[in-house]
Amino acid sequence: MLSAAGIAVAAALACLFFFFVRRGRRVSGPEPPGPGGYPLIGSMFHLREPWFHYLYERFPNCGVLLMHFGTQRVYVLSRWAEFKAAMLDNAESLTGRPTQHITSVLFGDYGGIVASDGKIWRDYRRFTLQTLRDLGLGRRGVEEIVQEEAVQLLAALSSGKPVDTALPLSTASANVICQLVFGSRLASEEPQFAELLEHFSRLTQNEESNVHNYIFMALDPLIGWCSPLVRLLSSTPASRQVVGSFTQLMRFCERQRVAHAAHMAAEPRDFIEAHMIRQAAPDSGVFNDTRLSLAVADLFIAGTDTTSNTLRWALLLMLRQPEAARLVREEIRREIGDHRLPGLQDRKVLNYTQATLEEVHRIASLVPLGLAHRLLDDISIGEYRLPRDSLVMFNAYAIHRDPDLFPEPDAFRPERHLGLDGRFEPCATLASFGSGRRSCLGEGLARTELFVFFSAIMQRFSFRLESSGDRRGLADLMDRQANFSGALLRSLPPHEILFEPLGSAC
Ligand code: HEM
Repeated sequence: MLSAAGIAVAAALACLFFFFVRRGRRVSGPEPPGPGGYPLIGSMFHLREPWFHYLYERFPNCGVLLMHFGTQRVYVLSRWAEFKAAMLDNAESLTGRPTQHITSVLFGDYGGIVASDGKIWRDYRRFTLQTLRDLGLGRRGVEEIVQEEAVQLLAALSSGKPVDTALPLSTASANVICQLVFGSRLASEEPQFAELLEHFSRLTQNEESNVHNYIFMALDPLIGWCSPLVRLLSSTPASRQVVGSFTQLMRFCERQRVAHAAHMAAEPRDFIEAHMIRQAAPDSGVFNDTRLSLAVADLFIAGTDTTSNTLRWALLLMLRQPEAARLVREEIRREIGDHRLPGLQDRKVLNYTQATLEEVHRIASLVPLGLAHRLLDDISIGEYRLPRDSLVMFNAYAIHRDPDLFPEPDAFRPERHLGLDGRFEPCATLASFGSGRRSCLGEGLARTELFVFFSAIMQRFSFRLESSGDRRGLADLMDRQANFSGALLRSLPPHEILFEPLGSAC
């Protein structure tokens, strides 16, 4: 006679078997090419790091690739046509994200903006966009905040000593978000914030964080129903750091929420107050304290190191491309002079400067594989059928190096983004911010910061790379393995720059 425990184990094994069989089954019709993989384990051992680069080199001209994270199918869109066919022509089906049982098990709720989907994501995305607009996004309010930060940033860079740009640039972009979310410049004023900045960069720039993400994407559908297993998995070395960093950030947000509750105004002055007012309304729906912290954490993680690392790319690219740098400075001096800081109204006249930033986005391809989407329905891309619940990623790095879209793709050429009349023409095939319903929520803010910070630095300084202790040269910093790691962002290795004032300042 089988014992009850034996029956339970047999039933669990049968479930697992059918789960694997169902997930691993072939779909009808042709399958896209891909690196292959082992049953159950998937493609991990068939991929060479960094994946975006390996897939780009190994499968040129393939618009759709198939790999597996465990038993999870993962389609990678590597050409603009296929990327557009998915994100725009099948926009609604692409609004899912990989399941996130870990968030629920560890923090007591699903939520936030980046990792949620369905009603929570829809309500939070709408609320966040509306609140940021009410607080001045896209209007003068945010421009003033960004210009105030630009003044502080210029002061931090002009010490006369070589500066590791990572900290001042991420402090500046974190302060912009702090002003919108907390109503103050906490990144400079709160002593603990430097530690938080380290946690942000750990989450986006360490390979271990990405390994953790992939492991959870592979196993979450399988073990999500079993919270002890999720806890066990989250205590592995790769996960401990990620979970630890995220927990610190959540605690900081929670303390801010409590502090705000004591001094609420009738009209919301920042994101936290707007959220608390929304929460107190009779139809509070999905809005609660945990989700507030998750949403705030998302804004910081998504909005700090992305912007600051794009600026770090921009500065090194200016050192590598002295002629482009000369033209940017000449344009700024001609159109604005040096008596005031550049502002958003100057976008009308700083065409070459804007084209330069567009080319920086293309070359940097900062988030090379974007974020994973989960398919809510079966869809077709060309001859391929992509089944529901598969994951879809896009290879921005490969899209940006397609020679049909960008002849001589490795060359840095701002002129690609200028019309015949010399006006800036935004690149219609830029994948840096994603596309469709889940495209970057902060693109407008990021572009405002990048324009104001970059043009202010170019207006005020000439700069050069300081040879640091390990004497990294420019080519080493930009081309070698370090920024081709397996991390979420293509951030640059540490380096120092010496900024020297250019002529008179206001
Ligand atoms: C140069 C700077 C930035 C880059 C390159 C960038 C890039 C991206 C990318 C590639 C995605 C994923 C799109 C997808 O899933 O298909 C994304 C999503 C997101 N970004 Fe950004 N981002 C930047 C700045 C910002 C800023 C400043 C904020 C904050 C205000 C922000 C907030 C978000 C949020 C909340 C999402 C998730 C949107 C959703 O899932 O609905 N980002 N970003």
